[in-house]
Amino acid sequence: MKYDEIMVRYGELSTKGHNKKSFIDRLGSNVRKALHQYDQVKIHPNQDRLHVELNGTDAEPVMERLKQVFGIQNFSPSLRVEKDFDSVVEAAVAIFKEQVQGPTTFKVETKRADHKFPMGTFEMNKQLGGALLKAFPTDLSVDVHHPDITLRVEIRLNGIYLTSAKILGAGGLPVGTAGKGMMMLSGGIDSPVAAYLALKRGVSLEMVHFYSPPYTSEQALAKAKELTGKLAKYSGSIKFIQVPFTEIQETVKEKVPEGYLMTVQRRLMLRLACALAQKRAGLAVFNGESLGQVASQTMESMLAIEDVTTMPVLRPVLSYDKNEIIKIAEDIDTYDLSILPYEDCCTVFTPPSPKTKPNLKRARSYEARLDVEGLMQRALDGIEITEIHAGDEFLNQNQDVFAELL
Ligand SMILES: Nc1ncnc2c1ncn2[C@@H]1O[C@H](COP(=O)(O)OP(=O)(O)OP(=O)(O)O)[C@@H](O)[C@H]1O
Repeated sequence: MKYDEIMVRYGELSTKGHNKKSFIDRLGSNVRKALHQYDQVKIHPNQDRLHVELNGTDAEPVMERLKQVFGIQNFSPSLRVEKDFDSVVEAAVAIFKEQVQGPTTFKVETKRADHKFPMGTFEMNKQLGGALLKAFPTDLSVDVHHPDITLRVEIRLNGIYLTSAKILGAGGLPVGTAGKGMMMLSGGIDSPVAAYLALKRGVSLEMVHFYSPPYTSEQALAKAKELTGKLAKYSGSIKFIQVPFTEIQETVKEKVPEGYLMTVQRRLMLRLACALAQKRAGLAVFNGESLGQVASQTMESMLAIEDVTTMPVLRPVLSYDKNEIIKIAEDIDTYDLSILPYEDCCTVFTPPSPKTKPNLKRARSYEARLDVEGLMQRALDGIEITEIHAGDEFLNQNQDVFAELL
């Protein structure tokens, strides 16, 4: 079927009161970015709907991209016909020919924006319904309560639009409407899922990744970048900030008792993420912690780590079970990358038995043995920022080394 337009319905946007206009503008620009490679496509973000005019572009790939844009509740590919009843019948029959295979129930639902059109909505429902029953005398019957197919007809000023499908969108809020956050992205399973969920609530993210060469490999860094490429599908390009963490980890290892290595390292990571947020207009730090999952993710641990900041530390997967997180990771296509066996900077320096219930005062006093300011300054001086686009690949740039590892 050669569709003319995709009609996009807003999700929670419709309830956002006086913010509605800025939300719709943002969604419009996010859709424009997502569809930028389709030159012919035109986007019209209106008060109640957004219209994607295809102008000859195939609807399928466009709809695949739309499924990844947050703030869309659902959308419908539509046909546009001239404003006469015979054209409407012809298009409706063509749509039904594709969908009716055996006994099928249906109803027609008409909306009329052009009140000069001679047929009312009730009359259109009735006459078009009758014409369809005539065209498919054995298979079709009407069911107004639970039809298999709902044929929606919209009589607008510039033509009549017909659609029979409602495809589920990604939901959530348009990325950018909730402000900016710094996402602590490791190479693991959880933080990419947390990033996805933050983007879904409208947060625009910058990734902060700590790496510790030579203890961690180029592959570990490339993997975190490639994960960012997977997430950029949902937000447009994302800035990836790599923070050198070797000096801090070596110093912490030297000066802090083994049971508190992890707590103190995490305090420094959080300090750095917050410092970056402050410099770069971020409003919060996000991480991939889930309550009780590992030693650093008990409430005692969170208390001892979060002590370093007053900035909100948000944990989108806090209450998720591991298998729920894995399910989302599979759906957003980060899982296979996340399970590649590259050492993360934390695993390298994780003691065999970190304190699951660290004491806040001790954590503070062990940290006080370090030159926190100097260590942080040198780490911040060494950051590198890469702008990563949807689907960018980094791992296969090192394919030879990669092959050796497998
Ligand atoms: N190298 C790193 N760079 C940036 N953030 C990190 C790094 N390591 C850990 N984090 C942050 O700390 C959180 C907890 O990490 P940890 O390794 O304890 O748990 P995890 O459950 O394995 O998380 P993940 O699966 O996201 O790695 C991560 O979700 C991430 O937000």
